[in-house]
Amino acid sequence: TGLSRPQRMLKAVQKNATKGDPQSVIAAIDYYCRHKEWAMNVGDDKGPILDSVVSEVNPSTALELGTYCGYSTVRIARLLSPGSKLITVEFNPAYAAVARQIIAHAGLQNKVTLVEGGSGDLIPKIKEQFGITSFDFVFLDHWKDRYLPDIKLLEDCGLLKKGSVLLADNVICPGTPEYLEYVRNSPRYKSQYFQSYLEYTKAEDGLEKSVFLG
Ligand SMILES: O=C(NCCO)c1cc(-c2ccc(F)cc2)cc(O)c1O
Ligand SMILES: [Mg+2]
Repeated sequence: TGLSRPQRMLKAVQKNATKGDPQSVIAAIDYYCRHKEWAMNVGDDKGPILDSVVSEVNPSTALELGTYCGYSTVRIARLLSPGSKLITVEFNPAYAAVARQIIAHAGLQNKVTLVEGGSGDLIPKIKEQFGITSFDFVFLDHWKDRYLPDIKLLEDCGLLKKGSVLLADNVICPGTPEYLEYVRNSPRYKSQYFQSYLEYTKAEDGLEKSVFLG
């Protein structure tokens, strides 16, 4: 059956994007996924909302759950100040292998640590393994039924502090109903919905920004 969809996306990046130029990597992926074959990147409708939240937070420590091919990893890492770190977690080794190469093509490998494994297993180990006390910013884009258990885990592991910002993809499509109900009704979060579109389509989707109140 030849190359996988992520591998075909990687080839498009290697062919069309300039090494060390994150914007050209983003543009190459968006062009490929809009005109050749769809893929589940946060994309160029929701991407600018992600950019604006990352720029506003300007995190020293950031966590991404669900790397996939590294598109949002590149979007986030390109905006980080010198010395800031992004940890990105991916369960699927085939996705992780492609993501490493796309992140490297963008020249952002020194700002990004890609960890392979399940978020539920890795989150409790982050403090000891990376010497991180808390995250300023968390982007949730992995299995939709893991959003809620994983933020509860982040809370319990003391990895969130007053002002930590969570940004969740796909809260409408595919949807994360339990997560939304929790962050919108918990006194520990201040939540805000940013309406947009499912990547490369006209279907509704959006991002939910939730500030941890401590
Ligand atoms: O599952 C997802 N992510 C975790 C992967 O390890 C995911 C799925 C979709 C999507 C898929 C199929 C469809 F029909 C509609 C949406 C979109 C996304 O942005 C996503 O992040
Ligand atoms: Mg997504």
